[in-house]
Amino acid sequence: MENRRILAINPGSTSTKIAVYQGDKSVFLKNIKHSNEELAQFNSISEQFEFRKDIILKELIDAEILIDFIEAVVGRGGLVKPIESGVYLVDENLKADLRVGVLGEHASNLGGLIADNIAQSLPNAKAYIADPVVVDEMIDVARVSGHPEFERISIFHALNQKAVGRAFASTLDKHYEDLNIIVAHLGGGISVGAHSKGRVIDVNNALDGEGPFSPERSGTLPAGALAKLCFSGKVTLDDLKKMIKGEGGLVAHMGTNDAYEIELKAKAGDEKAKLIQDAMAYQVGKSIGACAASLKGKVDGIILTGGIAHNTDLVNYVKEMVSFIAPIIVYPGEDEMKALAMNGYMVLKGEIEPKRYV
Ligand SMILES: Nc1ncnc2c1ncn2[C@@H]1O[C@H](COP(=O)(O)OP(=O)(O)O)[C@@H](O)[C@H]1O
Ligand SMILES: CCCC(=O)OP(=O)(O)O
Repeated sequence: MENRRILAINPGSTSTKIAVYQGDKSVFLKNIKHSNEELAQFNSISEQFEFRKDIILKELIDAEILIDFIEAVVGRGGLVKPIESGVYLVDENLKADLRVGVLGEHASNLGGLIADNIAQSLPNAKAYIADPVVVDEMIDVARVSGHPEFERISIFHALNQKAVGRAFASTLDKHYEDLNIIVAHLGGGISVGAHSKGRVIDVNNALDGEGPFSPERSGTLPAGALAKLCFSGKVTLDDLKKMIKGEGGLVAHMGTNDAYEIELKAKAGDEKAKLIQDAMAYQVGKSIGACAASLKGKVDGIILTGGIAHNTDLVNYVKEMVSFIAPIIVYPGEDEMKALAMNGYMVLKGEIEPKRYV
């Protein structure tokens, strides 16, 4: 059983990550970063399909990884209809909705599609997605916004938020389902979720103008000023979409989606870089406070994770704001690759039955 091979594929907004596992052991891991200039040559996420797939195959060839024996290709799943947490077989229904991007455009729409394309070329492999970004466990009261025209929806880093939640629970010898935790995933997008006994009862829509701003997203904007801009004649709908996703946040303020570059600038005394980095941290801290209220103050731990959790200045800023709530645990980077691979491994071992997307 230990020889069974799994390929995990994770297209993010600023990176493509690949991992190969043999049983539960990682035998290859690669994180390919994409600058905003590099991605700007594509007009849509679907246009990035060949680019990202070719990068994955080239990396595997360069590393002399023989993919013929892979039995499960697990991709990070995208913006299909809201679904429950779990592993889903990539079938025609799922592919059709990944191509359309029912809830919008995001690199993760390519996860299942590239996984399927690669699996089809292999003698003995099937493709899956696991805990896609549309996992929806929000309580009803959290769905109501201030106008019936706008329902709040759950789009977030479900895979990593749940994976680090489980990892934290195991350090306490507890089950994830026994705890109340807050997870802030700080990546190309930022999501802050309130996990109540294993269910994410509230979380900001990390993709579409809610919550903290992030390396490439605006987060919540003042609605009145935004409405005024829409009708000013100065911008098109496409411009506005880009201001919210792709060219918002650090890209808008500082011209880069690389939070590490801003960290170095801030350390070197660049005052604007420091202000913008602090502002991002401040907004994360406020969202964590809001989640604490959602959990009625009963919080077992606050987890900071994602690439930006490597930044100790930003982490310390958040800690100063919210350490009065609960202990803070930092998991820099993410457990997504392992989580994808282990979901595939559990399917191969017959421990879980993949769900069908309806
Ligand atoms: N060691 C590090 N120190 C500071 N920032 C980092 C580090 N590694 C990655 N980052 C930042 O994290 C962000 C990407 O996070 P990641 O979780 O990999 O994003 P995604 O998967 O959404 O593309 C980038 O802005 C990057 O600059
Ligand atoms: C679509 C929500 C998840 C998200 O924002 O992922 P990235 O940080 O990889 O863009």
